[in-house]
Amino acid sequence: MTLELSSCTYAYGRRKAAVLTDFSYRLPPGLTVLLGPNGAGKSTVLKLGASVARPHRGDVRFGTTPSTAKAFRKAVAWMPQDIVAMPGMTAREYVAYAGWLKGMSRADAWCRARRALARVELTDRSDSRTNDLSGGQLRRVGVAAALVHDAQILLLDEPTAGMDPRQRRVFRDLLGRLTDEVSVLMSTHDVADLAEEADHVTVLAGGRVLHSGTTDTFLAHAPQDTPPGRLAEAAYTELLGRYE
Ligand SMILES: Nc1ncnc2c1ncn2[C@@H]1O[C@H](COP(=O)(O)OP(=O)(O)OP(=O)(O)O)[C@@H](O)[C@H]1O
Repeated sequence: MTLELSSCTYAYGRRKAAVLTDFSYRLPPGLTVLLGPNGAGKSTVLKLGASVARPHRGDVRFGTTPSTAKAFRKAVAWMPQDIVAMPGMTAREYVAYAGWLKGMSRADAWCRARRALARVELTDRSDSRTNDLSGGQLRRVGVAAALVHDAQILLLDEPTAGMDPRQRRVFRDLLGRLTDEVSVLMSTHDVADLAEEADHVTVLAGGRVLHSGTTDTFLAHAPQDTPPGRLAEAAYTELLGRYE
C-alpha cells in the first residue's frame, strides 16, 4: 500500500494559474528524494499528499483510503518547511502535544512521545526546551512529532535546509534507518542529500515530473565524463537542461 496522487489539479486561489494540472504520482517504497528548482511545485505536492491542501480535481489516496478519511491522516505524516520551536515547551511535550492534536489521550500521547523521540535518537534531549535545540535537533523533533502516531508515510519538506554538514549526515542516517518501516518523500535543494541512502529520485519542474525512478537510473543521466563525486549534480543539471 502506498500514497498515490491521481490526476490532481491544484491552484492557489480561483484566479491563479494551476500549479499542478492532471498530476499523477505514486510514491515508491523506501526513501525518495524530491528535487526541483524554486517554484517547481515540490511543497504543493507534499501538501496534497498530506491532505493539508485538497486538489480541485483528481484524488489522493493511501491504498484504497481516500485523503478525506480519518485513517488517511493516521497513515500519512507531514513535516512542513517552517518548523518552529515552542518557547518553554520541552521536546517531549512538543511531540506529545502533536499526538494529542491527532486525537490521542494525554497518557497515550505522553508515552508515544518517548518512543518517537527514541526513534529519532533524541532521548537524551527529551527534557530540553525546544527553543534551546539546534536547528537540526529541532527538525528531528519535528520528525518525531510526525511519527508519534506510527505513520506509514512520511512527507518532509526540506528537512535538511540550514543544517551543517555533520547534522545533515546524522539526519540522513536517521532517514536511512526509518525507511525500514516507513516510506519517506523528502524535498531538498541539496543533491548531496540523495547520497547513498536514497532509493529513488523524483525531479519536478513546472509542476511536472521530469524523472521518477531509482537513484541509479537518475544518476545515469549524468554525462559520461562526469567525475564520480559530481554525478548527482550533473544528472540533475542534465534533466533540467532538457526541460528548459
Ligand atoms: N500560498 C501560496 N499562494 C500563492 N501561490 C503560491 C503559494 N505557495 C506556492 N505558490 C506558488 O505555487 C508554485 C509552486 O510553489 P511550491 O512552493 O510548491 O514550489 P517548490 O518547488 O516547493 O519551491 P521552493 O523550492 O522554492 O520551496 C510557485 O509558483 C509558487 O509561487
